[in-house]
Amino acid sequence: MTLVTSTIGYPRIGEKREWKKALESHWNGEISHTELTRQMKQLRLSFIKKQRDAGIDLVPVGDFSMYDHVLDATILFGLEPERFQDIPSDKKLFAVARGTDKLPAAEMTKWFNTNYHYIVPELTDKSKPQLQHNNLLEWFLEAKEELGIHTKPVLVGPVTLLSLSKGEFDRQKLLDELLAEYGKCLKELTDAGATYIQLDEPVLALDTDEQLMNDIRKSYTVLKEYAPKAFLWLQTYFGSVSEADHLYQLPVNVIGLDAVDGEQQLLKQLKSKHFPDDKKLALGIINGRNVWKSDDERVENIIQTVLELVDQSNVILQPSCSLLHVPVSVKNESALDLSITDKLAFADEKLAELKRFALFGWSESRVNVRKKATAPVLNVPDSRVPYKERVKAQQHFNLPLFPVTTIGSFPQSKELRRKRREWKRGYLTDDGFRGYIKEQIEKWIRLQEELKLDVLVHGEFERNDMVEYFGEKLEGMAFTSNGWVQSYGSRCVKPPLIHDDIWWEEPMTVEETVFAQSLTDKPVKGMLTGPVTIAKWSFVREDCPLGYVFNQLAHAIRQEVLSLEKAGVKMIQVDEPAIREGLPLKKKEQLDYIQMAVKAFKIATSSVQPSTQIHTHMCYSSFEDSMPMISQMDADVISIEFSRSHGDLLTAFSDHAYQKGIGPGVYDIHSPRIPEVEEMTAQLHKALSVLPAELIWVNPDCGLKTRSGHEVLLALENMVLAAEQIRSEAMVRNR
Ligand code: MET
Ligand SMILES: [Zn+2]
Repeated sequence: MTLVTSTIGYPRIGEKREWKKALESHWNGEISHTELTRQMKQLRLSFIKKQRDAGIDLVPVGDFSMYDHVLDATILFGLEPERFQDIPSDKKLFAVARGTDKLPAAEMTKWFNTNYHYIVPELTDKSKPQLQHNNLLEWFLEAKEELGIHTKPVLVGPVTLLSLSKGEFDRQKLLDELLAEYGKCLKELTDAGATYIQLDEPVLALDTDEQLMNDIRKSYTVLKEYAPKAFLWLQTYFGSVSEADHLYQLPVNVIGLDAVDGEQQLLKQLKSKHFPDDKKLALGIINGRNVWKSDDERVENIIQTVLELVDQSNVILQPSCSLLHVPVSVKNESALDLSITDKLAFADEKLAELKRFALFGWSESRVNVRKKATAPVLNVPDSRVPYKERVKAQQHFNLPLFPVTTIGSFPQSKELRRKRREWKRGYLTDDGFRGYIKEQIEKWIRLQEELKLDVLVHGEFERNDMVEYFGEKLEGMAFTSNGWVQSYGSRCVKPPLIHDDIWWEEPMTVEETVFAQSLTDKPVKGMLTGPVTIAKWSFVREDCPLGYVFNQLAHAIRQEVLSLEKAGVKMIQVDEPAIREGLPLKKKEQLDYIQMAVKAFKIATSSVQPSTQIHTHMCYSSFEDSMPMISQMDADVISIEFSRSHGDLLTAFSDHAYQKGIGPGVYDIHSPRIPEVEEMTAQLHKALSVLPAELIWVNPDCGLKTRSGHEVLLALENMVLAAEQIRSEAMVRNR
């Protein structure tokens, strides 16, 4: 017996990142738009064919994009920001996504809790949806004509599109207008022979309120009227739907639900309320966002349970979400240890798994259930003596009011990157590379002293990336050669794999830090990446709870913290830039996460003496809602992105009366512009309006590795001037 199989989306970057290369050579002017279009079409068709060859019954079109599928939908309905409306249609997509010499690009942001970034639609009261050239129709016909494959058109759903938009607009009015245009689009598709049409509504995995459910109800009722022949497929992912049974009454033919993230909730719902006999259930059974083979036992159990509740002819098997979030194929990982590749399933391997599960006969081929991890149960301190006592014990630093420091990294010059490449390829010896790094450290320690910074850093020159560096040194983590995943536009990232128990083997940062400290009397901060950030920016194992992974990493970082302390390093910064982005989408799941994350940070940092100062750093998110978590982490000092994020953080400081050292970033490091002294004193005045002077540190928003040496020196010079000015103002006040 066989179940029908489907995919929600497939990676667009290609096995060898052909997609990225095509785009970038077009942007560089090496290939024309016509040539780009030709190459894109080839890729698009090859992905459809590959999926069909793998035995997938319902293969999507519309998941492929030249940039971002949310932007595609925005443009399909003529909703790009007004400033782009006169740009010719063949240039529009990239103009909105990347900006032009005159027009700033549209904003982008993370797609739910993934690391994929979409272009944020900007709507106003003047926005008027109007169906443009129907690409979706073109792709549907193209697949039929060129490959003889009847595909399933896929589009971001109307409610999700509006919910992800920013700007002031009349939501109900716009929804009504948008539905009419969606209706036209769907009708053109069914007129051309399309049957299933998938509309993605991942907003349903967030905390949903009545308004949102009403919008969903209205949308799908109306869409069915506009396009009566369409087999509507309402697709959700990234978690359970709080009231799945509300969807049962909609006039849709398929409901696609995530059976990985939110598995328990889904099974409970299916047991408590009969799934309608006139609909199909697309069961997202294989994890579309992680890289491991499925646990056969788990998948089989779910399928079995579901088949007891839903008629077999109504069950479709698919991944839990688009495969966009995983690399393409394990086939290209010959450098990895077999014991690791054995456990991996990227997009192509997931297609094969899907087919295998759909064919029933199962159990013979059961994949060995991997060994389960045990969380270390070592009894280690996870809290320190009270902050007040630590402050006393830390007087030895003799810091001035408003101490000035940086976040850790200094510019990574072309020469540095070249040396690192040569070293990795074996053209430069270990000693040669180490010697070069030491020269850089020495140079920048001198520069920091000349600039009169109060707390120095070694500069992180030895690190290419703040997670990779530690991942390479810790046991239990591995790196792929081709495991690329799209992050935004043509930019791809290659997250490490946490494939086994994590162990600290030997000091990872002591040599560089101690060397830097030996060159100066000022304190040098040791720099580590925190456990939560390492986990969040990697693919984590699935055969144990996330909390175990956090704990194992925390123990490893703890050992590094202790080695630094033992070697005489008295200030240690444990960066957690990703801590906020790991927060679950649903409120009720957030508390658990916060507890886990805080605990991991505390395990990593609480074993030191009261006289050792623990710093942390956060960026990349807005932290208005995170003050309680930040205080629980109990770091002596936090540096936090502030200059880009607006007044709200101020309210958060004052509401929570933050009572430990804090350095709200005084300038944005993403821009090459040199900040004026006045801008930075203004930032400091803002901070002073809600925080006592004794707590405030002066630092940039984030690390400086992407800036040029020249920019950094000028910016820091001004930053020190700003601090001096604020200090003298404080002295006048105290007189
Ligand atoms: N210490 C790191 C740096 O300065 C922190 C970066 S946060 C993304 O680069
Ligand atoms: Zn940062």
